[in-house]
Amino acid sequence: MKVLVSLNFPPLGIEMLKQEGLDVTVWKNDIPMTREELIQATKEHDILLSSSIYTLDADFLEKNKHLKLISQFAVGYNNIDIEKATELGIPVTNTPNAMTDATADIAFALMLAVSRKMFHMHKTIISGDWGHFRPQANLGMELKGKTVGIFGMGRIGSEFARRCLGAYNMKVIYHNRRPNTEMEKELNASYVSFEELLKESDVLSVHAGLSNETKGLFNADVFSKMKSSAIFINTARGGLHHEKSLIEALQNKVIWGAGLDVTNPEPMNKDNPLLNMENVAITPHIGSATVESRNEMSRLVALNIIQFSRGEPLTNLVSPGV
Ligand SMILES: NC(=O)c1ccc[n+]([C@@H]2O[C@H](COP(=O)([O-])OP(=O)(O)OC[C@H]3O[C@@H](n4cnc5c(N)ncnc54)[C@H](O)[C@@H]3O)[C@@H](O)[C@H]2O)c1
Ligand SMILES: O=C(O)[C@H](O)CO
Repeated sequence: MKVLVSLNFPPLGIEMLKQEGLDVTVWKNDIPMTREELIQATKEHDILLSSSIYTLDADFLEKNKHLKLISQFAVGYNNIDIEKATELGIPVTNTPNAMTDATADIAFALMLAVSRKMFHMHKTIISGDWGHFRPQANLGMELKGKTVGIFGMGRIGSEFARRCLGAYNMKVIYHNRRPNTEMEKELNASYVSFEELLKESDVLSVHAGLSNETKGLFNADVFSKMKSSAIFINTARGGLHHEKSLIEALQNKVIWGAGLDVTNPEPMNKDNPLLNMENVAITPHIGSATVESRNEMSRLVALNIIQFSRGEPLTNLVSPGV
């Protein structure tokens, strides 16, 4: 079987595929393929090792309906039209757990950075303005004992909540599709309604995947129900928050600050007002960017392909209808 590795992925998984005797083509460029390049290259392969930066919509899948498997190098797969893939009989797999710690760390780092205006202070120093000790300037807020609200208490949400409890003894509340009794026991976390999550959270961190249900969920109405002292953190997908509403909520002090590892679009326009706000910290979708995480993603993405080529059950199948 011929496998197209569509980005310059870490070698571990690519070696696994070669050792398995699969015919592997690697896109060795750090700049992704254009859509047309991806469509054309995929035509000559049976399996696509894909990434969340590529849009595998109905049109792409129709043009490549011969595909036997899409093995996605990510836990999120909102870039793939799963319904269409299922209709065409193309199984899709992902790489859960590989980046749970790394992404929870980024959410935690953003929370801390926002609470102490760290990115802004860094920019101020670089601009040559060290300033002097001013008793009433640059004041942040402390996190100890505050309430953290988790939207999406899955793998990453739980790991982030563990950090909040362990480091700052924060009270954990959460809203999820269904109660997570394990986390309730371990973290003394309380399941609350979405409205209560908005009302009670000092820090609200988003960890649910992007879907029709969650797209644009964090809009002006939602921000207006949060505390004016609240920090909003999103490390899930930029599409979960409505960007204009977030900008206005921050400008009008409807909420206090925001930390984002994901934006909509990515990359952001460099004139985006969020980039010049004091109480905002932004990183360019680096949740999974650690050596450990990327190696494990590489191993898993290859394992999914190897399981498929051997005719074994797919541990990480996300299109169960196939
Ligand atoms: N920034 C990054 O680099 C990065 C890295 C990894 C994952 N992510 C994102 O994080 C997301 C979560 O990853 P995970 O491994 O924790 O997934 P997960 O499936 O373990 O957790 C997601 C949780 O959200 C809940 N959820 C989904 N839709 C909901 C809704 N409408 N209302 C309430 N709860 C809802 C689910 O029940 C689940 O508990 C991924 O889908 C991906 O988009 C981002
Ligand atoms: O979903 C994921 O795993 C990350 O966002 C990387 O795409």
